[in-house]
Amino acid sequence: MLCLTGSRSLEPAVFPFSFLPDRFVSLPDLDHTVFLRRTFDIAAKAAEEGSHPFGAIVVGADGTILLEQGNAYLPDHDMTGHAERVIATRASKAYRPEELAGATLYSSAEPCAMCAGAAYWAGIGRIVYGLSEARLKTITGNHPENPTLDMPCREVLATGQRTVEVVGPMLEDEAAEMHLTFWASRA
Ligand SMILES: Nc1nc2[nH]cnc2c(=O)[nH]1
Repeated sequence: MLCLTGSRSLEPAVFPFSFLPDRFVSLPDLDHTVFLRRTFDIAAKAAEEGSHPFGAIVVGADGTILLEQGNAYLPDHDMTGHAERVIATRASKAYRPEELAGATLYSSAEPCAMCAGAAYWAGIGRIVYGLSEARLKTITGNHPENPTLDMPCREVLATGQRTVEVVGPMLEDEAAEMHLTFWASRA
């Protein structure tokens, strides 16, 4: 058993990746389109409230929506308030690693390098996204509120030491619609 110098011993659950190898984590067969469309609704609400049009949800292995999050640019003009980064932090605090290994992060747009990293560190097993970063970049250009990175999340995740399954782009034209109007009006 591993012990710290204090009185608290570390149970294996603290080290999920050492006892939950990829081959033991099976991800559920879910209807991605239903959950992605939910992220589009969340994204639209975030934009109505003055933030940016991005939304994310975390869905558990049994198909239950565990968390929802819109982009959190407002109220503080937080440029790191991406929906996926915030929800990954929340998920990591609220759920056990075993639960998150079987969970799916749905996002209206492809997670940027920061958000892919956050999902990785939270231990989320799968990412499903709508709009690709490459296409988002063609819409936002070098907008000061969204100078899109254009780094495929698969490339970020490929540098990690455990597998995160990635599905996307999916429903991409639908996902692009709100960005076309939003960023044009924000020019
Ligand atoms: N994927 C993604 N890109 C963003 N760019 C600015 N905000 C966001 C966000 O919440 N999600």
